[in-house]
Amino acid sequence: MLQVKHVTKTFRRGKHIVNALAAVDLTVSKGEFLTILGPSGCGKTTLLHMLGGFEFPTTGSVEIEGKPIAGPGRDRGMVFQEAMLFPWRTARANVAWPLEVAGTPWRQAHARADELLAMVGLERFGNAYPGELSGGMRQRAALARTLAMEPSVLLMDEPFGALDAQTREVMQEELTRLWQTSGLTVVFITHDINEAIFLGDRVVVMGASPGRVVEDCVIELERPRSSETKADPRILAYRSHLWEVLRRESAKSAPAMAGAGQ
Ligand SMILES: Nc1ncnc2c1ncn2[C@@H]1O[C@H](COP(=O)(O)OP(=O)(O)OP(=O)(O)O)[C@@H](O)[C@H]1O
Repeated sequence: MLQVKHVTKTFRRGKHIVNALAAVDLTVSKGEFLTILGPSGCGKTTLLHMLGGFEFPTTGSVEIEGKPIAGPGRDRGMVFQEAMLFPWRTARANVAWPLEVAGTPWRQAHARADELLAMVGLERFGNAYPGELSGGMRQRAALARTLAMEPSVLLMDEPFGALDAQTREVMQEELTRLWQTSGLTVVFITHDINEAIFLGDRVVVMGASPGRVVEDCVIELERPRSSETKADPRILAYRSHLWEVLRRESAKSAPAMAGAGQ
C-alpha cells in the first residue's frame, strides 16, 4: 500500500543543513496497522508528512499503490496530537465540513456526520461546540472528520499524546475496534511503547542523527485485542526488547527520551 524507498531528507536551517532522514526503507501492507517509535527529532513526523504529501524526499521515493505521492489526497487522512477543530462549528458541522467542501448537499453531509459521530461514540454530542467537549471527545470528533473523507490510509501523529492515561486507554481500544471493521491502513506515531505494542501489527523503531529504521518488530498478539490483551505476558517481552533498542538509540541522540516508556 505504502512504499518508502531509500528516502533521505535534508532541511536547510540558515547556513546549516539538517540531515533529518537517511536512507529509510519501509513497506506498509494494505490493512496493516504500523506503529512508529523513536527518540525525539529522529524524523518520525517528517516521514509521516511525506506519506501525507506535505513534504517530499530529497532523494528516494514515497509511493502509494505503486504511484509516487505528489501531494495531499483524499485517500490519506491525517490526525494530529491536537484535534484542530473549528471552534465556531458544532461537532456535527466540523465532521460535515470536508463533505460540504467536496460538494455534498448540506442535509446529506450532516446526516453522514451524525453516522460518523455515532461510530466514534459521540452520538449525543453533535450539537456541542469543541470548547464544550473533553480532550478525548475532541480527538474522537477529529477522527470522525478525517473518516468523513473515506481515506484508505490513516496517518496519525501522536493522536493520544495529549490525553490522560485512562482516556488514552479507552481511545486505543476504540481505535483498534474501528480499524478492524474498516480495512484501513494505519501509520501511527507514538512515544509510548505499550501503546505501540498494543495497537501495532508491527512496531518500527527509528534511530536518530540522521533518522533511519533500526528495528522492525512483528507483534504476534492475536486480534481482536482488548483491555485483557494488555495483561498478556508476551507484551512484557516485546516491551523490554523495544525499550532496549530505544535506550540505545536515545543514548546516541538527544536526552529527550530519557525516562520515556518507564
Ligand atoms: N521544516 C523544517 N525545517 C528545518 N528542519 C526541520 C524541519 N522539519 C523538521 N526539521 C528537523 O528534522 C529533524 C526531524 O524532525 P521531526 O519533527 O520529523 O522529528 P520527530 O521524530 O517527529 O520528533 P518528535 O518526536 O520530537 O516530534 C529535526 O532535527 C527537526 O528539527
